[in-house]
Amino acid sequence: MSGRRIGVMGGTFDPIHHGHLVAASEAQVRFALDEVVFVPTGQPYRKDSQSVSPAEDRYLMTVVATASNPRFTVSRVDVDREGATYTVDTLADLAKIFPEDELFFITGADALEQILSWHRADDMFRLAHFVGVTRPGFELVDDHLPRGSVSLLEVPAMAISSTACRERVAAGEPVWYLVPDGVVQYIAKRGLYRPEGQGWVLGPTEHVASE
Ligand SMILES: Nc1ncnc2c1ncn2[C@@H]1O[C@H](COP(=O)(O)OP(=O)(O)OP(=O)(O)O)[C@@H](O)[C@H]1O
Ligand SMILES: O=C(O)c1ccc[n+]([C@@H]2O[C@H](COP(=O)([O-])O)[C@@H](O)[C@H]2O)c1
Repeated sequence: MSGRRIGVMGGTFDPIHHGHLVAASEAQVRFALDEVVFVPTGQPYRKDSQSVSPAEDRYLMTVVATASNPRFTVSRVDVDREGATYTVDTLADLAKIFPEDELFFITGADALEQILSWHRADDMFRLAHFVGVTRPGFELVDDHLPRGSVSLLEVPAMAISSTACRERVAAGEPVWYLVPDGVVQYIAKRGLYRPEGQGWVLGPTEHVASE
């Protein structure tokens, strides 16, 4: 199929949460995107590599979270590329996979603020149109960006971050309804975010031992 409109939702997704999913869903509808490709980062070079979960876990949580939406897919391009993950490479790889199609890179207001400092930002803007989405606690502005390169989109406010999800799990607090059910179960099964050797609280009565 040619001439399709492909959304690209990049993120560390450690873990993926409903803020990511609502942003992608809203962009899909508002920009009439045929598909939204979620792209978990391989090595997010601006995050502390010691504290980021294995790429394979983040990839699988993204697959679990998106499986029920026929317009959502997940790409391994960043997970499978060696070295630091740069969006310019993500977009170049996706342009090869979707040579006839138009790419729309979806990004939250916090990331948009910093985007001019991203690796080879000028080339990046040539490879995709950018969609900046609202995120509670951040101002969504585009006056620092090349004219016509970015569209701004208000999405339902989800005051959720992966950091807060990790902190809740570490403290034994629930993340039900912040992340999809399958992701709650994946986190418990793999023992993610819990201090070494601590049991897992899956629900009020169920306990799953960490591996
Ligand atoms: N609640 C949210 N609403 C809108 N956009 C979001 C939200 N959370 C994350 N995003 C956007 O999703 C993309 C991927 O974000 P990322 O995986 O780093 O999640 P995060 O919650 O910001 O993680 P962390 O807390 O670990 O920094 C970024 O463009 C980010 O701005
Ligand atoms: O290309 C860059 O220099 C760059 C710098 C920081 C973040 N990004 C991308 O922005 C997306 C969100 O990143 P993060 O670290 O906030 O999860 C993800 O796709 C990253 O690869 C890209």
